[in-house]
Amino acid sequence: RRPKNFPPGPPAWPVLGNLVHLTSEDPLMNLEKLRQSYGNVYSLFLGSKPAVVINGVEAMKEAMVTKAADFAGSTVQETFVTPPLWCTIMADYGSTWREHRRFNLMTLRNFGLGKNSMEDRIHEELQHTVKILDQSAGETLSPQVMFHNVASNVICKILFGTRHEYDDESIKVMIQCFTELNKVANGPWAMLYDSVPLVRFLPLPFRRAFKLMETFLSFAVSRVNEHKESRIPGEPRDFIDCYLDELDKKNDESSFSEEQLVRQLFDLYLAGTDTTANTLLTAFLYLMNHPQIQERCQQEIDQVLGGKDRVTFEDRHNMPYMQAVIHEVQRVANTVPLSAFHCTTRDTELLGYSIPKGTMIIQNMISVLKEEGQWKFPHDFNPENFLDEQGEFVKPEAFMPFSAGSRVCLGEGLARMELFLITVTLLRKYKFIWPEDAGEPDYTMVLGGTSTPKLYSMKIQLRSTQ
Ligand code: HEM
Repeated sequence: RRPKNFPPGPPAWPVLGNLVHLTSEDPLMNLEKLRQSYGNVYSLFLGSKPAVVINGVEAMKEAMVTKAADFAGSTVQETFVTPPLWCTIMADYGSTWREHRRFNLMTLRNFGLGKNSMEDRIHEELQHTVKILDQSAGETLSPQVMFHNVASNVICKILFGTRHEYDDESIKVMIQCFTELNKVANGPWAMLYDSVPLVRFLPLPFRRAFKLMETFLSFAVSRVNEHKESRIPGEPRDFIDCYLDELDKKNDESSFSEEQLVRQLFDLYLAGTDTTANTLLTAFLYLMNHPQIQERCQQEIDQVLGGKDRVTFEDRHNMPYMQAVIHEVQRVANTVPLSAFHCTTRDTELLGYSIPKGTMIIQNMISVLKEEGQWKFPHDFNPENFLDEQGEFVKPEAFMPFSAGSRVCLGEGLARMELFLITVTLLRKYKFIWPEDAGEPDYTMVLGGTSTPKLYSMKIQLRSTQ
């Protein structure tokens, strides 16, 4: 039964509620059909749990920005609570989340300054990528593993102070672990586990998520133990050292602990790898199939960088077209399609509807990223969506792939820097060609916590200007 003045929605089935709407072949299409029937704020039942789905920029801004504190709670997804840990992405809106969010942001920011800056780290990693691409010049390559390695190494350097060769088996296992976990999250089995407690003891595929988490846990714990042996207090080399320094200062009220450290490592690694990698994969899928857009990027890059050794993040201010292309890629990629599930922290209202405390909140990101009336070309891949009449870069308010408000993506700054430096460096040096025998490109995404382009190959050619 829907409470009084609760957002409307479809009738719910016994036991399963409206789970079928979210676990079908095309859940995003289902959510869109429900939006057309019930409006921008509607409700579903996941099992017996009520959830409110938010669509469109108006409702999203009211919930995530204007009433941020009311909507910033988290429905700890129980699939991920059960052994061994749960993490900040799902952490509730309280002092532990607040203290750790502040610490994580400050630590990421500190690594962005000074000699060993974030920009240097990304460029260091790019040297390895370029080596792989140089070896493949004139040939065809499958970029999935490569882009995951790039993103994983950037975040590994920050967290653990190490990078891994692209054929390193231990890191392949880790990347596989995160890619799979991201598919399990928001997937049918995780939802069934969360919504229907009766099934939890059955040997169903959600058990795989526990195994994957244990794999990461033992990896992270052994990194923390190595750091405890080799660190010099007060001279942090990476995130783990910074956290251990913080633990040394710990007082009774502090929420910092070794268990929390492992949770933070999980969060940052999970959230920082698959998202960036899949956005890069989407970028090159579109660029290969829109060669005129790829060429226009390359003209701008050549003109702005001239004989300069390497691109800097500051250069983006002189590259409106490149900026527009990267933002357009993020818009169509819809990389985190349902954001992270939130819940209301108190009884509140949204667009006139009453929403009680503890209600699950689902942000339907595509409803904003492709909202009619917000974009010049909502349903096409067209960088003009981010350019004004003078060809200057503009960012419409409906561009919110990182969500918005107090829980906005913590890695947005890092992700934006990675996307820009990696795309520009690679486009400057190579031409990326859709292989002749590859058939028509398939732009449909494989859904999960992150959405992924289907596997594809790319032909690499050194550009004649290089
Ligand atoms: C293109 C890349 C990325 C996209 C599209 C993306 C998107 C998102 C989204 C939609 C959320 C949920 C916000 C909410 O709860 O409403 C999120 C949360 C988060 N992201 Fe990202 N992200 C990206 C890259 C990264 C990177 C590189 C990091 C690592 C530093 C990161 C770390 C996090 C963390 C820790 C959270 C949880 C924040 C919190 O609950 O306080 N993300 N991200």
